[in-house]
Amino acid sequence: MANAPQSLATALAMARERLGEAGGLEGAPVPPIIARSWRRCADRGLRADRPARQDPLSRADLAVLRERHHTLMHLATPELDTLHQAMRDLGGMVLLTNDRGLILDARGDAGFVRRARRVSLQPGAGWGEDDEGTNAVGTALAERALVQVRGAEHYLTDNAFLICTAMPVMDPYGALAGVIDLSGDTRAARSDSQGTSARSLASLAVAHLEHRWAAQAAEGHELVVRLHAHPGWLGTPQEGLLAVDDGVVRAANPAALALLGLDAAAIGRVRLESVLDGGLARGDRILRTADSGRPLHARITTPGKSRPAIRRPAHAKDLSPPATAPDGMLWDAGTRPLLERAIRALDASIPVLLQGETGTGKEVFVRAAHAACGRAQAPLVAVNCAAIPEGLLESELFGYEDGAFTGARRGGHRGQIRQADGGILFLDEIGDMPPALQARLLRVLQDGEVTPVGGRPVKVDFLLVTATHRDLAACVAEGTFRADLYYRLKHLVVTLPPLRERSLDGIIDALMASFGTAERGIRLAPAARDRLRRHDWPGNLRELANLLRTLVALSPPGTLIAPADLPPDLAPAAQTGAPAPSLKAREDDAIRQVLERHRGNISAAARELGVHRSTLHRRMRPD
Ligand SMILES: Nc1ncnc2c1ncn2[C@@H]1O[C@H](COP(=O)(O)OP(=O)(O)OP(=O)(O)O)[C@@H](O)[C@H]1O
Repeated sequence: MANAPQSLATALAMARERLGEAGGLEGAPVPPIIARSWRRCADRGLRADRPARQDPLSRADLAVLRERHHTLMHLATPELDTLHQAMRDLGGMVLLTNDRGLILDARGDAGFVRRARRVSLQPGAGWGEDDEGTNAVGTALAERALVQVRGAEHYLTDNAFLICTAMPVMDPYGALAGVIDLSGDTRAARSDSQGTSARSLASLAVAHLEHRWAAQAAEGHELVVRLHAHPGWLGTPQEGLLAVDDGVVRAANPAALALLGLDAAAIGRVRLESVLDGGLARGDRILRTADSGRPLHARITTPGKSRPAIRRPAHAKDLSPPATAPDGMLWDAGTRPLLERAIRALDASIPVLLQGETGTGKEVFVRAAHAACGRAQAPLVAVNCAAIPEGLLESELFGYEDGAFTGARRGGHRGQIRQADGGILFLDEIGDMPPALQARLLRVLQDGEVTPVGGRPVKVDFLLVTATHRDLAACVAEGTFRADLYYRLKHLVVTLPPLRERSLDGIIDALMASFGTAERGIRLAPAARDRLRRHDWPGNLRELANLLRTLVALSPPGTLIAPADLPPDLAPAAQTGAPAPSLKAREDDAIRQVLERHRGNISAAARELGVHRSTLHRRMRPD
């Protein structure tokens, strides 16, 4: 006798066959969101019997992809860690994908992870609807909503053993960033309540992540506005959070947009006072939504002014992504093969020595190589040898026992070498390591054990990656660096080229794109590009990335960045005939265009430009 799930599966399969017929899905047990997805798949000509198997990205490509989505991956770590544990207990797994459904990370119950691989539910595989038909990831992206897809609701028959729940993640600028998905086996999902829990878990996790992202984005803005219908929820991840400059909403979590009835396109355009009545003075107060007068509790702070400067100790150059890490192209034809070689070396436990001028991306390189190598799940511990005084560096690296010296921390300190056990120890600026410590490090490498100050030797197993901007061979010749240590470090030497030796155009375009220029219609005038080309970039990628990031952040939507916008200390402007138009002239031009588009409607034009009506009136008066 067919049991209930089988008969449901049969009913679903029959319903899907009727897709092509008029009113084909009427009366079928198919939720509307699934029915819409089936139609999209059928319209694309996707066949249900197509194998779900696909070729995932190579390890190097996956590393590039992960680098590109660095911010998302970094911010999602707490949620992935928590959901990982939950899903392991439930016999399933948690996935993080990018905005196209490419899986960046997948973890959970080992048995299920293996079964999932058979249908390529694994890092580097694409689970958009185009790739895999109706599935939680792809359908959540298409519908921009929480989606659960159970068993035979999957379009491809191969995937019918899955039950998956996915929730899209929005970044604080209103763009779709990716998806968190919880997947399991229908046979293991014991009751309906498991599906309900998965929905709650996924939406809660995403709310936390989006809130954290918005809070990070809000740093340094003039005002941070926290909103909720109930005062007790202010300060929790469920609150709405907006960053405001010059009265315009610059960043917001989806919870804030929902409370104010705004859509994502409002970010960067809408003035908060046009949607929320009651003023934006600091403090706690009740404000009302402009459309319905609904009361909202608000907490308004001015972090941009009052926030104390956050100082990190000089040596705490942590390898978590610099908030500045660009999300775009990281590897081109010049550097990509270097990365691939380094990954292969790490997988073969061969030490890597990175050389390159400051800002060429040595640290970013190490992070990417670690993420793609077999030790990705093991720690990557970074120590900057130039930033720590000699006395401290010794105990920092090698650790010490309780009471080893006056002022030693209670309970001792394991030391970074032991922290890296099983993983990678990244010693940056190794050329600056004092001779006495070079000797101790050499001993650790020879003996495979480390002796903490005042303690006994402990076995360690780590892989050493080093970097320096110095010419180590020359340091050896001068006698400032030990030759025997040098030969232990230089198994694979990777030299990252300075920017002036790389082809700039592709790098500029990729960096600009990673800063969101396409979405905001910001372009670089050919003359400005020309000046960038002629600069010789002593600060390398760091200097270029910082410059472009600042330019893009300061440009209103639709800007054509001109040579006059570039810092005066860059290469001088080419001698062309006509002088570049001034910033004001270009702004006037932009204002004129927007006004024309809105047929002179000042309110509409002011909204699009993100300025107050009075500003626009003022700008329209003759000088
Ligand atoms: N592959 C890359 N693609 C795009 N931007 C990059 C890349 N590598 C580095 N950058 C940019 O340059 C900045 C500096 O990179 P990183 O800190 O890795 O350089 P470094 O060589 O370690 O510098 P230093 O020797 O001064 O410590 C990064 O924060 C990032 O903005």
